[in-house]
Amino acid sequence: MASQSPLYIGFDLSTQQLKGLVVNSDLKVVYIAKFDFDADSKGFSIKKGVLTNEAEHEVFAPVALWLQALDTVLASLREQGLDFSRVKGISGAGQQHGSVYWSHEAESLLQNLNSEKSLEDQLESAFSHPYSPNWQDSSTQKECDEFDEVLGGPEELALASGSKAHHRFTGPQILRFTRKHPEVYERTARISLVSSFLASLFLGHVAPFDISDVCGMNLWNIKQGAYDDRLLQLCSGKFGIDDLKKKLGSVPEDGGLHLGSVHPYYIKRYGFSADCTVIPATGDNPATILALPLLPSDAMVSLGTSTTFLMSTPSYKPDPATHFFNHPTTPGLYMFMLCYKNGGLAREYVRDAINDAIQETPDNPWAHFDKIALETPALGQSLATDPMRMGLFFPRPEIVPNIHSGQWRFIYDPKTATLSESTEGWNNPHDEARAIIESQMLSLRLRSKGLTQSPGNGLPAQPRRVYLVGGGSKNKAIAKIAGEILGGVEGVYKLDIGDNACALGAAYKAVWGLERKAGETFEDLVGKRWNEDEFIEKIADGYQPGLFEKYGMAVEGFQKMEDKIVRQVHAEKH
Ligand SMILES: Nc1ncnc2c1ncn2[C@@H]1O[C@H](COP(=O)(O)OP(=O)(O)O)[C@@H](O)[C@H]1O
Ligand SMILES: O=C(CO)[C@@H](O)[C@H](O)COP(=O)(O)O
Repeated sequence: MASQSPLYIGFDLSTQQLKGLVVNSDLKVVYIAKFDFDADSKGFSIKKGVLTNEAEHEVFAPVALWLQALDTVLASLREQGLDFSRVKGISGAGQQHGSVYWSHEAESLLQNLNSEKSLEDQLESAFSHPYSPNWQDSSTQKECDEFDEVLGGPEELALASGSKAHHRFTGPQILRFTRKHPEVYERTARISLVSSFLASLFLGHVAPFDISDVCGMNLWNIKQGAYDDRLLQLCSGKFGIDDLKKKLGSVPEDGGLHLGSVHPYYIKRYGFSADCTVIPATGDNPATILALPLLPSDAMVSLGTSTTFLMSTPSYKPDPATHFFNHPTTPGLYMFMLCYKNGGLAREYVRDAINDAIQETPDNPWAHFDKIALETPALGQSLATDPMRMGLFFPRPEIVPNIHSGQWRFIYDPKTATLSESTEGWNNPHDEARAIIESQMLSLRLRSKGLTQSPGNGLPAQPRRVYLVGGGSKNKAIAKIAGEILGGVEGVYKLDIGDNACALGAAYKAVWGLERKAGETFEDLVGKRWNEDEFIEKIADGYQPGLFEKYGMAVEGFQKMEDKIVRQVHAEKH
């Protein structure tokens, strides 16, 4: 009976909101609910979902905020008419690297959840620490230096764990925690990632880490498929490795594992069925690559708070400049990622400066930004003989490259390969609309060129398709410029569900976990049910001969510019 056909929920607990998205077995979206942390929460003095301690470069989020969000999203789905008894599987996606510190009371509080009370009202003492360090945190330089050294250098750490040490990665964050809050660390029974925290709430006990998201900790040895004891030893500080192993718990290999049934709290409060199964929640970026049957020749660009560039690949080629993770569902595949802290918020700064200069914020606050970005010639060159204008726009300290916040503007002459720092010819803030998009896309092209191949017919190496997801994927001006720079022989696409790709990927993971036949891969199952005409839309051209090659020359200037800025910044420090 159609009314009894199964449904699956995917949650996306990202930086600025929690989303819940419900799909049926045909992968069609039937309900969506959203809780925007800044706009919808009560009692938290957060901005863009987080709190900051500038003095120590700390960025963190109150865990109770997420509890409030979860009950509200479930209530909203119920109000929309969702019959929770049809929901057969739940999975989720969490902003990556964030850690949640559970107290010794947590297991008992989770097991005994009372459906008469909200999660927020009854889980306060389940946490030894009320905050979760956020991926935008950059307080751990000292700890990163130690992680980079412990195996012999950043290359060795990248080879073992998929990434060199990064401020936001959970291992360096935990090490700093043992030093800054030693007594709280001692009172901590378990540590979750945001993804496993989400699964824990549904299970009613602390869930294991997910096989992909665990790679965002600098603790997991990807080729060995196990924690690396040398990294755990360092991370545990003065408290010892055995204690840390207990806090972290085991990591099941199967991304579709049945972790258990949903806790009675959800059955009584929302009407879930007792046979609804919880599937491991993964990171928001790994979940994003599950939103469609992604081919190794495709690229995804997630334009969320962070900008991330994602590919699914069978080759493991770790490098200190990039990230490799286990694929969330398919052993033998990896996820390649680049992650920029200065993504959506940096573009918003330029947008707001333009609206301020024009003294008008239209109903669509991006309208002026988009129009100006499209009217500005590529690289600011009115004539082919003009120098190229390019810059870096980092209102926050950046990950790629690892430098402090700042703005730098350059002009580059590709004929002579000369570069000079100059604001000459720049009309700010207007010229920055195109320049910031170009800057972000040139950086992606520079760093992903080793993974792209020629599509044949003598064409230059580039992706087959570029898929845009995340909040910024609504923006056609960004899509057009992305296609000009990144190429994509078949073009630039967005998912029909727009900025909900990550929750969608989580929901598809639940479908696969529950409906797969023995040995059926995620790609097989989703590939068979995928309805290309309905689920994606081409929004811009990709490869454009001439323009692609022009941007190829700009990439060379961009690399020189970045090297110069990094050298300058390092010289200032010493
Ligand atoms: N029309 C638009 N054009 C460009 N950017 C947009 C547009 N709409 C939303 N955004 C950006 O999307 C970002 C939020 O993206 P989203 O993927 O929902 O966030 P999260 O990081 O919480 O997953 C905002 O910071 C905003 O800058
Ligand atoms: O740190 C990373 C990835 O390494 C970020 O991508 C976070 O996972 C947060 O993502 P969004 O909230 O921007 O989706």
